[in-house]
Amino acid sequence: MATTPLTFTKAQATGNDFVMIADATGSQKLDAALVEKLCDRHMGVGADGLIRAVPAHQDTEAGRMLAETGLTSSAEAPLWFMDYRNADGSIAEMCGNGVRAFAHFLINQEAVDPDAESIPVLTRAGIKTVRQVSEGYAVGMGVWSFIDPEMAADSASDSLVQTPGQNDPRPALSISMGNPHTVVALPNEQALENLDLHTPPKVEPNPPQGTNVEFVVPADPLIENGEGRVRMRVHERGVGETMSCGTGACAAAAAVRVWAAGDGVDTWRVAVPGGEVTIRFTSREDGAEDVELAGPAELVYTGELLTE
Ligand SMILES: N[C@@H](CCC[C@H](N)C(=O)O)C(=O)O
Repeated sequence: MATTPLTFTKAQATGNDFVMIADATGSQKLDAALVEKLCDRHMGVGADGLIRAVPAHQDTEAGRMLAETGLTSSAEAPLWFMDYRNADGSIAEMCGNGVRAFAHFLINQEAVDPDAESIPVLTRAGIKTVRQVSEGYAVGMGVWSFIDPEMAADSASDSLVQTPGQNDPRPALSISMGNPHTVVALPNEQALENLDLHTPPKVEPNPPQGTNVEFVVPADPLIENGEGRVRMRVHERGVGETMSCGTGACAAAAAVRVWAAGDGVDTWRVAVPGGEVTIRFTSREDGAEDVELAGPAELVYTGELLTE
């Protein structure tokens, strides 16, 4: 049977890894089974997620979202859509590590001006703007919010997570970064290391859309040189345990900030198994807080897939 080679690039950002596919004409069909196969570490390339880069005017879903933003995309000046899929083939709204890898990929593909001050990226969670910085890329992630709109600004928890290996469920806080997160604090680093994340943690009440679950341990001291520090492990919706999660790190820093009433501390370093990312908060006049995520991104190799 004839095969059609499909060029891909493997990328990683603090160990969160992705299969990247450039689709300049919007002709690449992706279904959940193909994504799952490509992300399978034995049967395919292996990755936590797959990202298709397509100009917004070449894609029906992106075109609809574009109309809401008031921005334009054309052959001369394309606005690139990050079509993000989890390893199990499910669709996610946003990926913080992925969007840094995406910007790096677009520059490498000469799809955007490498000297541009910033690169706008259309995602299912709106437009994100990526800048090149000394540590790699910094992304304007927009504002964080409580998933439960009834939550007060100083609320400590809204759910319980049965932490694997611990007897009692622990209180958790659900935070949206465009995609859903449930953040749980653990008492010490040993408890973080002992976690068995081979199975998804149970969250009560069970979020109907699923959730990413972040386990965090504040550093001791929590604040050093004016910066907050936490360690984190994550069980990603649609994937399992990953070495990092950018949106998860933003949610974790926001939750720890709420718990520690650390409003004065705007910069947070989040250590994950695959490295470290930096989160910066900026207050808006209405009290909402914008989040910026900064960290590295790397293209590892390119290859050709032989799909039937
Ligand atoms: N690893 C990503 C998040 C990817 C999507 C997530 N699994 C979901 O389903 O929401 C990140 O770096 O943010």
